[in-house]
This record gives sequence, structure tokens and C-alpha cells, in this order.
Amino acid sequence: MRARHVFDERHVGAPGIAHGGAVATVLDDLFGFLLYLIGEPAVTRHLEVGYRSPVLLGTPYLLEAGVQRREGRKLFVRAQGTDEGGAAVVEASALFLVVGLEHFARGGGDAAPVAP
Ligand SMILES: CCCCCCCCCCCC(=O)SCCNC(=O)CCNC(=O)[C@H](O)C(C)(C)COP(=O)(O)OP(=O)(O)OC[C@H]1O[C@@H](n2cnc3c(N)ncnc32)[C@H](O)[C@@H]1OP(=O)(O)O
Repeated sequence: MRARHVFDERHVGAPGIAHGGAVATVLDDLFGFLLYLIGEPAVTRHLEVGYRSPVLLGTPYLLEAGVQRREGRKLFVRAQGTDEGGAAVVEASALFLVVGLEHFARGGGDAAPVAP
């Protein structure tokens, strides 16, 4: 799956640079939507993020995510974010666990997922 994302002032960490937590949030959400789109609603059990270069505000990044392998309910996923020059700025790997839709009812909400 591919997505284009631009961080803005809402995501600031150091001046002009996205907060690492905001970057992790976007990558986590990217994985969630990847699995939702391929018909496997799943939630994060483990997430690792590698920050190679500062992620700049107001700058478009290409995010690419895919499923690396599956072991039963366990889905191992990977993602990468690159700048417009093709340089990798961030990478992530995660373990997601497939869950039934009742998992999402536990929060009591009915909000639909929103794309990153
Ligand atoms: C309506 C539309 C909605 C649409 C939905 C759109 C969703 C978007 C979501 C975006 C992403 C999120 O933010 S999700 C939100 C953040 N995540 C969560 O809230 C999840 C909270 N955690 C949980 O609810 C639970 O821990 C689960 C469901 C993930 C798993 O619970 P469990 O079934 O009890 O399983 P558990 O024993 O913990 O672990 C399962 C297996 O993983 C293995 N395991 C654990 N860690 C690792 C690891 N680092 N590397 C390898 N393997 C590991 C364990 O050894 C075990 O293996 P084995 O012994 O089985 O072999």
C-alpha cells in the first residue's frame, strides 16, 4: 500500500521537525489500514520505528507498507517513508494480531477509520 503524507504544525517536535511520536502514529495507522483494506482487521501488538533522518514539516513523504509474512493470527508488516528524492527517512516493522470486529466494540465508539 502507498500513501502520501505531509506533517504540519500540529505534529511539531523540534522546530520544523515532526515529533517522533506523531511519525510512529502515522506508521501505525498506515499498517492498520493496510490490514483493514486487505480484509484482516488487526491491531498492533508490537511496533518498532527507525528514524533515519529528521521528518520535516510541510514536506511530502511517500509511505509504503506491506505484509512481510503471516503466522496464523500474527501478521508481520513493514513500512518505509521516503522523501521526494527517494531517500529513506523512516522505517517501521510491526506485529499485528488479527481480531474479530467485537474487539473494536470494546471502546464503545462507532467512529469510522480515517485515512492518514
Ligand atoms: C470496525 C472497523 C475497525 C477498523 C480498524 C482499523 C484499525 C486501525 C488500527 C491502527 C493500529 C492501532 O492503533 S491498534 C491500537 C493499539 N493496539 C491495541 O490496542 C492492542 C492492545 N492489545 C490487545 O488487545 C491484545 O494484546 C491483542 C489482541 C493484540 C493480542 O492479545 P492475545 O490474543 O492475548 O495475544 P498475545 O498472547 O498478547 O500475543 C499473541 C502472540 O504474539 C506473540 N508476540 C507478542 N509480541 C511479539 C513480538 N514482539 N514478536 C513476536 N511475537 C510476539 C506472543 O508470543 C503470542 O504468540 P503465540 O503464543 O500466540 O504464538
